[in-house]
Amino acid sequence: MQHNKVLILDFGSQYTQLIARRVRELNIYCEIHPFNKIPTDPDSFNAVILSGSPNSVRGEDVLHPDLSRIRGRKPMLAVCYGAQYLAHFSGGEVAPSNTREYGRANLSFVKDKEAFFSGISRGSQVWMSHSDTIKKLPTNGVLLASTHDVENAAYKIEGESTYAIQFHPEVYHTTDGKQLLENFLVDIAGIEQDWTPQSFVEETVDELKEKLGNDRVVLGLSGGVDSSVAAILLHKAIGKNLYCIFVNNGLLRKNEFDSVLNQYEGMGLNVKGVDASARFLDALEGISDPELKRKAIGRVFIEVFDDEAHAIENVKWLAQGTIYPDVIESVSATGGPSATIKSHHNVGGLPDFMKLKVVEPLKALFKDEVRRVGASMGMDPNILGRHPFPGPGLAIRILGSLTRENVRILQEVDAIFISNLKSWNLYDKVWQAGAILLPVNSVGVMGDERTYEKCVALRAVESTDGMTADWVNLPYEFLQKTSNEIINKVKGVNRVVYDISSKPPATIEWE
Ligand SMILES: Nc1ncnc2c1ncn2[C@@H]1O[C@H](COP(=O)(O)OP(=O)(O)OP(=O)(O)O)[C@@H](O)[C@H]1O
Ligand SMILES: O=c1[nH]c(=O)c2[nH+]cn([C@@H]3O[C@H](COP(=O)(O)O)[C@@H](O)[C@H]3O)c2[nH]1
Ligand SMILES: NC(=O)CC[C@H](N)C(=O)O
Ligand SMILES: [Mg+2]
Repeated sequence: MQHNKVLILDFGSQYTQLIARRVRELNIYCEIHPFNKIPTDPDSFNAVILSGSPNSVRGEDVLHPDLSRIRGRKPMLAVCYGAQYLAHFSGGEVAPSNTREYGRANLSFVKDKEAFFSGISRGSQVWMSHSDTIKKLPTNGVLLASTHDVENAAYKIEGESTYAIQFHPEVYHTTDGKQLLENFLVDIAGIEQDWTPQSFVEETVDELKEKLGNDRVVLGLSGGVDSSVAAILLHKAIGKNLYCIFVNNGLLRKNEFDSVLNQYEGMGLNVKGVDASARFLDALEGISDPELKRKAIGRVFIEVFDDEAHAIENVKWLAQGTIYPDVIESVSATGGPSATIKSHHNVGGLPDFMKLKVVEPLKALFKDEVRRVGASMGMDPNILGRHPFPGPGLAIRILGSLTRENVRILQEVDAIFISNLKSWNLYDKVWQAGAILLPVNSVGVMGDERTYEKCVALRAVESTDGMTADWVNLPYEFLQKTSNEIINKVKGVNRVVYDISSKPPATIEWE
């Protein structure tokens, strides 16, 4: 089935992916493409959204999309930089704002009887994030809305289905943002809301069949949600040609290697457990820099996969459960100008020597979307409900250089924390939780004796997609009991603290 498709042109905004989320929440399929790689066939999409950008239309680094085949022919919504771009280069004027405008604003004027603003009235809260401002509308521009500080907060172009807004409809704090997108996509562009988890499964399986044919595929299976859902999708498409490899990198949770292998029994998948812990731990010896650790782990993962791939005759593809946020935070999603935060172990391509092509069926989905896709295939809620766990595992939760002893200590601490969350019925209320071993010794007193031992931090966050997160207000009694149990049972730890930082400005993992 051919879906309606929305094209999102990325100019490097941190929010581009959020636009995609919002569109998909409306059950409309969309794809993000770099601003300078517009698909050549305009009939392959039904509407276009231009994202914001860190760049300025007035600067030397102005980003110029070639809109000649689209403008006036496809419904277009230009956000922030996009709105400034259309103004600046089509007869309007953009200038620096007197004051930078970030955050909350309210619409002080909304033009009557405009389909674009249907259901949205004066006073509605919008979120701004810009330092340039549109001084004069472009040729044929019609003012649609203003805020107290920004006169040209929204406009359309007479005679075209082109709309532009200075504020960000995609962020949570623009209260009617979703309504606005719906007005544009459904009422103005006439797009059907037919993109659902079921349709994603059907289409992805068809695409995978076509792409992979009779080829053999090796998949990195981690026990986590993403790779498990990817495995089931691939299994539906190519059955016995799928070879799953679960690597023990020595950095898993306590007993996780065995329990994950057990969990996959009975699912019809062909899973091989590979114990490579010594290789990983040796490679990490003496490394304390977070990025170097991640790079070392990524390298060993590749070596192990390469070895395993050689053991399967004629294998052509490596499949991974990579999802969208992995990509966004490692490298800019589209090769655009957004910043690298952390190098996720599974992103960045394969070295030439591997000769395997990569297939990542979930690369465009957010975590909650992956869970819905898994549920629509009838997967076990216990797998789908698992907290995310990073591929580099406990290595990025042991600050500084790690030793086998430190890994063991953290495994014990983590096991107590997680099992208590489960027994207190808190596990499903928390998006992700874990413990961090700090490179700090402090003085304590146990049984009248002085101790000088390690400190662990507990972290539990709520989130929907890992892109932003807040710490969870766990009950004091729970923290009290857990802290006590950790210090009493885990030799080498005499202090427990609770991490109360949100993301941003912190991140979920400490490294
Ligand atoms: N121990 C492992 N063995 C094999 N492959 C792995 C392992 N750890 C990670 N991977 C690969 O790296 C990908 C990314 O890991 P990541 O932790 O982001 O996802 P996940 O483990 O599938 O899901 P979750 O985020 O829920 O933990 C996995 O989907 C998988 O393909
Ligand atoms: O597979 C992964 N490989 C990695 O290298 C990696 N680093 C972070 N994470 C997970 O991503 C989410 C966001 O983490 P941060 O806020 O720490 O960036 C959280 O869920 C993290 O656990 C990783 N997952
Ligand atoms: N969020 C944006 O798109 C900002 C656009 C432009 N860089 C400005 O500061 O005005
Ligand atoms: Mg994982």
